[in-house]
Amino acid sequence: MEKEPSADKRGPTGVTQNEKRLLAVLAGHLDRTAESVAEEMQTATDAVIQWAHLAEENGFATMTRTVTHTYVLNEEGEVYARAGLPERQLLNSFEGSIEMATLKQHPLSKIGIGWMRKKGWVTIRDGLISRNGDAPEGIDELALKGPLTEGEGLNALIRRGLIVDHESAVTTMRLTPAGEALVNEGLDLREETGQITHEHLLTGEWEHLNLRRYRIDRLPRRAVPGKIHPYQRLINEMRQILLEMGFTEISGELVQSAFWNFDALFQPQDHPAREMQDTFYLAEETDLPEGYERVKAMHEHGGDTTSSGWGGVWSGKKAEQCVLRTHTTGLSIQYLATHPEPPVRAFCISRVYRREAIDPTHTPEFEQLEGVVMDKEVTFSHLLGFLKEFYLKMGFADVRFRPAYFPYTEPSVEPEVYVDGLGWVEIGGAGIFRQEVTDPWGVKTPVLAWGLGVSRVAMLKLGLKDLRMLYRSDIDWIRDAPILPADTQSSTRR
Ligand SMILES: N[C@@H](Cc1ccccc1)C(=O)O
Repeated sequence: MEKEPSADKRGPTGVTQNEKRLLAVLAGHLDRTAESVAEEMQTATDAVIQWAHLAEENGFATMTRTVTHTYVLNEEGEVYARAGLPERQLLNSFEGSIEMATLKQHPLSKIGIGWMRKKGWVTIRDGLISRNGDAPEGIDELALKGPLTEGEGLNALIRRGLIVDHESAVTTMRLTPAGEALVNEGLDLREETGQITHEHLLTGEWEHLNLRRYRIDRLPRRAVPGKIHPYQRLINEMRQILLEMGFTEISGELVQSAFWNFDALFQPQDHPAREMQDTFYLAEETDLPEGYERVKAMHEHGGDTTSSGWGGVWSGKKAEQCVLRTHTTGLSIQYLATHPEPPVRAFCISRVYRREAIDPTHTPEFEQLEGVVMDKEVTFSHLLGFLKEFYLKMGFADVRFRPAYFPYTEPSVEPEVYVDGLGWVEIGGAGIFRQEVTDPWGVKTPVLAWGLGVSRVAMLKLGLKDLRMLYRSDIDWIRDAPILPADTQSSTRR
C-alpha cells in the first residue's frame, strides 16, 4: 500500500476523506460560511458542519457560530409606532387633571394608567389623576421610532411583548496553521474504499485501493437501546427460578378485605399491624366469604381444634373493611382455601402497601415474593432447604435463619443473607402455617409459607443505597444498569 503523506502528523487515527475534501475547499480562504462550503462541495450544510467538527477535533480547522438577531415590531408594536404607546395616548387625552372614573372610559386605560404611574407622569389622589409635568419622551418611545437596534429601549419593548426576535445563526470555518500545513503537503483525495470485496481480492486490486482507516482509539457513540427495567429484569429472573422449581404463579387484587389480609391469617383484631398508622384503609367494605364463621370461631375459641383462640368477640365489621394489601400472604391462604388438597406449590411476586415514612430503605409500596408449599410430610427442614436453595440461585451464597414470630406460622424464621460490606441482612419471613390458619379451610397437610422482600433483594443485587431508585425511572441509572442474564449472574446456579 502507498504510504499516506504525513500520516504521522495526522495522529494515529487518520483523517477521513470528507475531512480532507473540506480542508481542500477551505484552503486559501480566511473565513468561509458553512453554506458556501456546502454549495461548493454540493452537499448539505449539516454534513459540512459535521466534517468541520472532526477537523476541529483534529486541530486542522476552527469553527465559529455567530448568532444574529433581527428585531421587528409585532402587530401591536406597529400600532403603537404609529399612534404612540398607550400611556402617551392616554396622557394626551386630557389636560391638567381628570376623574379616574372618566379616564377609565378610554379604551387604552387598562394598559395606560399603570404605565403613566410607573413612569411618574401622573399622581393619583382621591380618585383624581393629575399630570406631573411635561412627561419627556422615554427610551422606549425613542426605540419605537426605529431603527430597532440593541439597547435599553429595545429591551423595554421586548419586555412589553411588542417585538418579534428573528434569530439566525451563521457558521464560519477556517483552517488552522496545522490544517494549512497539511493541505500544503498535499492531500490524498483519491476515493476511499470502506470495504474490501471478494472481487478486490481476486483481481489484486486491493493493493491499489485507498483504504479507509478505522479509528480504533475512539469509542463509538454510546448506544442506548430500549431495555427491560433492571428491577423488572430481576423480578423476571425470580419468577423463572420458581417456575423452573415447579411452582404455579398466582395473583390477586391489590385491594383486599381485612378478612383475607389479617383475620384468615389468625392475626388478632387488636394486632398493632392492623392499626391505621400501619395500614392503608379504604372507605369500602366487602362481604365476608363463605366459611367466615369458621375463622370467627377460630379467633374466639379455637374452633374444633385444640387451640384456645384469641378469646373475646370477633367482629365481622372489622373484617369487612377494605385495605390495600399489606402483604401477599393473604393471597396464599385464599389460594389454599380453594385448593385444600396436596400437593400445592404456588407463588406470586406482587406489590404490597404499608404506611411507612419514606426514607432510603422504606417506601410505602414495595414488592414481595410470596410462596407456599403444601405436601404430605413436608417439614421445617424442607422450608429452610428451599429458602437456601432459592437464595443460592439468586446469587446469595451465605444464608442463615433467625427465630421469629408471625401470628400465622409456627415455627417462624427470618432468613438473612450475607452481603459484603453490609453484613447479615434480613430479607423476609417464613414458617409453617398454624393449624388456626389452615383448619378453617379443610387443609390437613403441612404448609410451608414465606414472604420475601423483593425490593430489598433488588437493592442488594443492584448495589443501590436508596430503595426509591427502583421506582424513580432515573433514565441515567436505567441506562447504566448492566444487563446481566441470569446465567452469568451467579456461579451457584444449577
Ligand atoms: N407476611 C410476612 C412474611 C411471611 C410470609 C409467610 C410466612 C411467614 C412470614 C411479611 O410480610 O413480613
